[in-house]
Amino acid sequence: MDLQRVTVLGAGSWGTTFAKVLGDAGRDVTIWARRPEVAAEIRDAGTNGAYLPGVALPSRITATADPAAALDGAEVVVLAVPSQSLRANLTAWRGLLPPEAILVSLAKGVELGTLKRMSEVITEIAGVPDGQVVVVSGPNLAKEIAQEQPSAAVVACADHERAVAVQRACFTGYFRPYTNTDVVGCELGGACKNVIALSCGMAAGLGFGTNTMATLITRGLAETARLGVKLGADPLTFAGLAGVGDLVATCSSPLSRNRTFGERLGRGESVAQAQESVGGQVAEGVKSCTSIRDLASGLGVDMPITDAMHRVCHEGGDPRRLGAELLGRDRKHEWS
Ligand SMILES: NC(=O)c1ccc[n+]([C@@H]2O[C@H](COP(=O)([O-])OP(=O)(O)OC[C@H]3O[C@@H](n4cnc5c(N)ncnc54)[C@H](O)[C@@H]3O)[C@@H](O)[C@H]2O)c1
Ligand SMILES: O=P(O)(O)OC[C@H](O)CO
Repeated sequence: MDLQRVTVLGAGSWGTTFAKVLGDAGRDVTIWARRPEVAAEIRDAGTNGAYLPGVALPSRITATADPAAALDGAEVVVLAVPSQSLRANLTAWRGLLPPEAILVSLAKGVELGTLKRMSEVITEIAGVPDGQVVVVSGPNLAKEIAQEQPSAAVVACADHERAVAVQRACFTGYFRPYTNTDVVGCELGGACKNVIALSCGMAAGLGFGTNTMATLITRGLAETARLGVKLGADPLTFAGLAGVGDLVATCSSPLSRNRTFGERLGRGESVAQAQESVGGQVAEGVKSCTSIRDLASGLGVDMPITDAMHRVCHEGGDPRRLGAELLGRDRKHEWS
């Protein structure tokens, strides 16, 4: 399967960066941008200054604000909009999707209300089988990849051949994709790490150091894996790029919007003030802490860090009390 014509729906940080990766891998890419002026800038100047200042996009990339024009003839459709708007966006685009196109999800979140993973939303709205949906996840901070700093990712699909085809389509000298068939594990790893990154940022904002950070990362991974295994994920996925890889990158990097958001809360800012720190961009963990908490509690899975993030982001919880609350829980075995 040689995939040449790719459409990327969403011209934010990661959509534009992944389009660059695809262009550098020799694909013909059309980006759909919500704002016509962003589409015009990408098309005419080869830049997207609002999201990726100073980055030159490959000449194989074009852009439009018209979804029908963007989707015409696409063999691969990459969905690069925020998790909580994916359903509404995809519903609007449903009739325009080429029936055979592989649908690739870049979004890292769990839908509020339905508690569905992004690939579940896509199969439901687009009416396609599981094997037509691919998830790309991993330690992929957009700005670093746009600068062509080396990194790797996972391309997960129930249909191994389609995963291989997408892997080939986005394989460049600076971006190394691996295949996997564990879609559940890859998606949960990506969604949950945003919530754990909020907690690491919060700890940094409170002035805590490396031991606290490592504790949150490790116990965050433990609660993510507990949820994943309950939902049928392969435990090994959490030791891979879409698990610990993405978790460490997001929890450690000042480029992460989720970590930055948490740090501002830790310094005593309100949720509204912290939102300003990420501008118009999305810190997915702020909403996903609620949907993941609801998903876990429905399954009887204990996720104390996620619970705590929900309390701070949505119930007026005080970050300064979190350490005592988390450490003061009942004593237990490390793996129970
Ligand atoms: N930025 C990264 O480093 C990175 C890396 C890996 C994965 N992701 C994930 O990819 C997804 C997209 O992230 P991003 O960084 O491109 O986000 P972003 O906020 O930079 O851009 C989102 C894009 O979606 C568009 N959009 C369309 N409908 C929208 C709506 N109703 N509300 C808001 N925006 C709408 C926006 O115009 C914008 O072009 C997220 O789930 C994120 O977690 C991001
Ligand atoms: O900026 P964040 O916090 O959305 O994180 C970006 C990516 O998901 C890291 O892989």
